[in-house]
Amino acid sequence: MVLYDRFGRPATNLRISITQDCNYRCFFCHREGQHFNARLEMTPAEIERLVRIASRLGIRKVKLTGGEPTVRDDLLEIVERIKPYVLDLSMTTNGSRLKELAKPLAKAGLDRVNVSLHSLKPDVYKRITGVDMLETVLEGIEEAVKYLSPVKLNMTVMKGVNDGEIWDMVDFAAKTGTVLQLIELEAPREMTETGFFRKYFYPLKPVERELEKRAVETRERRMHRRKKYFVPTDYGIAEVEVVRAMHNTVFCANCTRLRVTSNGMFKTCLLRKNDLIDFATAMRNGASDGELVEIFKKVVLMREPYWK
Ligand SMILES: Nc1nc2c(ncn2[C@@H]2O[C@H](COP(=O)(O)OP(=O)(O)OP(=O)(O)O)[C@@H](O)[C@H]2O)c(=O)[nH]1
Ligand code: SF4
Ligand code: SF4
Repeated sequence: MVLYDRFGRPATNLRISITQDCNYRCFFCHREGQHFNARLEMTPAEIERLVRIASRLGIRKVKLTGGEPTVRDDLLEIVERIKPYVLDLSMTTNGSRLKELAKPLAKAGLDRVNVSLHSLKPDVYKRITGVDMLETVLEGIEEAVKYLSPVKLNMTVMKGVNDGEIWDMVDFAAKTGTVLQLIELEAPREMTETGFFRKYFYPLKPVERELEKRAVETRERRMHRRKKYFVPTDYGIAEVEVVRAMHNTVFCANCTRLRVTSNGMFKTCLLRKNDLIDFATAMRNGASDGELVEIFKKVVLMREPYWK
């Protein structure tokens, strides 16, 4: 069984923020669209119940996000509890704890990982993230490649900050056997006129054109209809994906995602505000599985493409 929203989009993909906390201070952080203080995090048992119910309703893929998911001490327990319900279990992390966690995470049931890596230059990395941890993250990536597949590198491209490093990063992906995701800076509509956005927004369309020219093969993902390019480098073929959400109606028309905030509220879209539906409080107040199923169905019906 799969649930569809009013725009014919299946809801097969769940992103669960398991904490709002993070050990980094990236200056462009969008906090997964969670712009409020959420102290009461869901417990592993609550996350398991949520995923069990969602899996009965068609959710096949779950991504753990934050904040930074690895700051939670019970991360391995969370992974162990939810893997039995999903085909594809992944996590997005800043990579700071991957060196010690990659192997145990894989053993607990994590299939794959996305690691934020916005620069290969220590000073630029620090300028972006507020921390001096590039070496630790690179070691974490090396370890992750041994146990998890694929390992994706998330590079948010920003004008005047790291836009000169795109092709170095393509080489690095080929060299390390990782997949590079080039991500365009994102913001809700009302924020695109701010000085911040204008200063740092770097459009990826021209980069896509260049990738298209260099690629020996191009594919399209179902999710967001994202393009994937297979680009030859001195180190072999690099796999490069482009995440270009801004003003992209095709991206939103093919969005299969639902989000859950760290305190257990459903969120229908990354860029929307005021679209929260409380799930955790219902669980905590003794809601039956049937009642929780109804909440889930209501959330799916609320989904709407952001750019349309
Ligand atoms: N607008 C929008 N942006 C998204 C969405 N999903 C991911 N992004 C952007 O892509 C970045 C990287 O996302 P990840 O958490 O690594 O996950 P992903 O790449 O989308 O997922 P996989 O490729 O399946 O691993 C996020 O920080 C967002 O900026 C989405 O549904 N909507
Ligand atoms: S690592 Fe992620 S959650 Fe942490 S500050 Fe950076 S972008 Fe935000
Ligand atoms: S509808 Fe668009 S902006 Fe909203 S989460 Fe989906 S792809 Fe992102």
